[in-house]
Amino acid sequence: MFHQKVPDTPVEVIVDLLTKAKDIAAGCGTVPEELNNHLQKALEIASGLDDYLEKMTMQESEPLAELYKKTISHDWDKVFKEGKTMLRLPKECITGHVEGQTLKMLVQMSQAKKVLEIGMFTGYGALSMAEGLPEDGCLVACELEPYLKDFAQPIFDKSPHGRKITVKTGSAMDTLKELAAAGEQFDMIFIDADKSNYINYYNFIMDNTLLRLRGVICVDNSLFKGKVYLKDTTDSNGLALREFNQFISKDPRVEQVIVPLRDGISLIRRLPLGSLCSLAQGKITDDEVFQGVKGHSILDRMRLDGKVAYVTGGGQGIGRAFAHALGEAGAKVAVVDMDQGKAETVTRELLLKGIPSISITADISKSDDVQRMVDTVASKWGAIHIACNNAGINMNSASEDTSLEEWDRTFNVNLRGTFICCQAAGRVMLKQGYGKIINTASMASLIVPHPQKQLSYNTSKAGVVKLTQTLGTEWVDRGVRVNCISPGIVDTPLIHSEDLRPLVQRWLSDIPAGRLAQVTDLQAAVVYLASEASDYMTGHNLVIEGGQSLW
Ligand SMILES: C[S@@+](CC[C@H](N)C(=O)[O-])C[C@H]1O[C@@H](n2cnc3c(N)ncnc32)[C@H](O)[C@@H]1O
Repeated sequence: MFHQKVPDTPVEVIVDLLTKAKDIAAGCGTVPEELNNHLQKALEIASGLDDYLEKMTMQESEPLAELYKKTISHDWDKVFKEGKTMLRLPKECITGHVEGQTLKMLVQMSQAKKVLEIGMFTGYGALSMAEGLPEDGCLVACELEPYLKDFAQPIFDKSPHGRKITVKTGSAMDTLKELAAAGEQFDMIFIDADKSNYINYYNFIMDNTLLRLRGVICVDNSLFKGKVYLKDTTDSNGLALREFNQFISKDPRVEQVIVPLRDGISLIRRLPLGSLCSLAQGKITDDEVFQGVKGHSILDRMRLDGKVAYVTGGGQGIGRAFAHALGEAGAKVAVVDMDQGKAETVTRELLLKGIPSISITADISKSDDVQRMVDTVASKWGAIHIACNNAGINMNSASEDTSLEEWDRTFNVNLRGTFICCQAAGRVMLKQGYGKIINTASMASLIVPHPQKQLSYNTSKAGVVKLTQTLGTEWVDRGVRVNCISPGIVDTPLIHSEDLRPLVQRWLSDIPAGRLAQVTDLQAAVVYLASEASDYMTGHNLVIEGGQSLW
């Protein structure tokens, strides 16, 4: 499709100039055939680019297509003459399809949850970015013109993502000041308003920490039709962008690249802690608290990239949640369960999320099974860094009626089985000189949960704590930390059995937090204990019970 429009990007300027050159050449009989051919080819390459990018980029959503159509067909000159807008707004202001999808991808890839846009126009970029945000994400769009808010809102309202957008009308700088005063911080900021103010927006954002550490700033029009590098530029916006680019390229707080998409998009990333040493002057204490340990911030220190983990009882409940959490934090995860089907299902879930995973069927009360499990993981991935010994069983009976069979079965899995796992994984870890063992104990190791009767369970779990303390102190000087997690009453299908369901109300009155634990309440703890951030912790029983053991 051919639009008669003002050339607005370096490629459009090139197409315009080549078209003119070709026309001149055609009207001049002395131009060699070869030059005509080169001009033609150059024109085809340049003029085909934007169309090709359009076609090969994923389709825009219906609300975006509608917004684009409505913007392009609107008479912006008329509304300006009628005094409805303060500025004469060219329709070419709109970011459009390819840039919009690029912004959406950047939001997704940076996992941004809070986005700020400076210069919204009719909201095409805002809605594109909102589409890339998670359900609980939000986008604040600054726009000078109240007319544009009214223009965009009806289409935002048609999109399921429109509710994530809050438009703040008025001067963007005033809005930035308001956001900074409210302590707001953003993961991604898109600057696309008045060019002469780009540098002021940027400095305000950086000086007032509106951009979180490792957050990204995207800047539109950073090539400004090529004027940023053309020697004869006199255009004030071109000069403003040239000065802006120069400033950014020398700012030690960030790293940056200009992507030559449309009129150029600069991607500017606030550097991680470690690279700030050159800035640390004066009263700043330039130590690991400031820089992060080995340059890693606290959240990075909880990452498990490159680590190998297994989780027993990983086919359901707490174990499944542990497997997902360790995998999300970067570990490869072997899902171990007695039930092959359940282990395989969880493995499939992890693979779907891009987490390397295998399933292993094993009964942890059998030492041969446990040895096979450890050998399988070690031979598959060459190491075992994280052993999550979580499998356990619980049976209920009054103590005077507890059979030796029940006692033995419970102990065989909960304590003897956990010991077998600790020993087998521990031998590998001691050889490696590094390892993290995390056993699942229970709040029942501390208190006697009631009114249900569960002598064997309680005593076996108390044993798990002592096993953890003993190994945790015996092996720590050889790099192996052993800790355990004691969950309170966890809301799993087990609890909804006919026997236990009537007890839920009773339990709730014993829990200061006022609810049962969800398996997701335990996930951060396992990641912490598996990570280097907890290296000084060993033999510890980490109790997560909503305060129940304190009442
Ligand atoms: C290039 S357009 C933005 C395009 C938009 N990002 C999109 O996705 O289509 C620039 C916008 O910035 C707005 N603007 C200009 N100066 C401003 C200021 N000082 N404060 C807030 N907005 C401003 C203009 O009204 C205009 O709508």
